[in-house]
Amino acid sequence: MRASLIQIDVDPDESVNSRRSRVASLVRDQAGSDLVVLPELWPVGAFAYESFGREAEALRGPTHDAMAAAAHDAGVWLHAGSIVEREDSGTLYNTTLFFNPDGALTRTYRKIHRFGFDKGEAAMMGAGSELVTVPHPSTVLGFATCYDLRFPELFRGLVDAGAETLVVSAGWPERRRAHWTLLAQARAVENQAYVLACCSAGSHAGVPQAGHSIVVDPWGEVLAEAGPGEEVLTVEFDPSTVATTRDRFPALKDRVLR
Ligand SMILES: O=C(O)CCC(=O)C(=O)O
Repeated sequence: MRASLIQIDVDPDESVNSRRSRVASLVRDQAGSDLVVLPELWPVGAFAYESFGREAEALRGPTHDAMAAAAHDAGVWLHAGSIVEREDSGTLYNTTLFFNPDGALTRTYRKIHRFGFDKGEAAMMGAGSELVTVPHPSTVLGFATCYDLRFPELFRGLVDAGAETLVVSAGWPERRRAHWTLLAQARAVENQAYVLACCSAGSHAGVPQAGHSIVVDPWGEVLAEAGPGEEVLTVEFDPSTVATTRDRFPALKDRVLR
């Protein structure tokens, strides 16, 4: 299975519309990949709180339309990071869009753990409540967004629901990059699953982004890691390694507390 993580530089000097077109073209370039993954809130910037209200979109808004067309043209499964979704009631959510190779929106995931304590996203957005796993022809995907990475029970819930490949979309800050790498490896080791963790690059709203998107195998080995800037991180991996790892070292079967 080939996965391509597109580590987008979310530059505040680039308009949201031109970033959408640029990212659509980067997705089209990934034809032949089995899965393409984008970062959290790449249209607006994960920390650009003052723009959330202005740039909020309906589920089937401009980012949906651009990504649906790009997934279709490239013929790829696309985890399109997340958007600021405005629901009919007016509530905002940090929502992942997932497309099949026909360009159809097949699943969404609303971020469960909102970041900011009593400020920022935590104050401005509603919380998701549903764990999301998605069948892919080669594996079962489980979704998480950024701050979710700190909550192991979410990932264990995804594994209990059948996930073998954990996809994390993020706008993680550079100043806590060590946590990003450590937690991505921990989630892979403890769940004996692949972790595909795609972060943004650049700096917006005064918050430099970590970059360093990372792919970790079920034994905790880092298969690929990006640098700090915009890049496409492409990795080939064998999803059947999840079953062999769980079979040969059956720690998940020894769980006592559930
Ligand atoms: O947990 C962290 O250190 C970063 C989380 C974050 O930036 C987010 O969820 O947007």
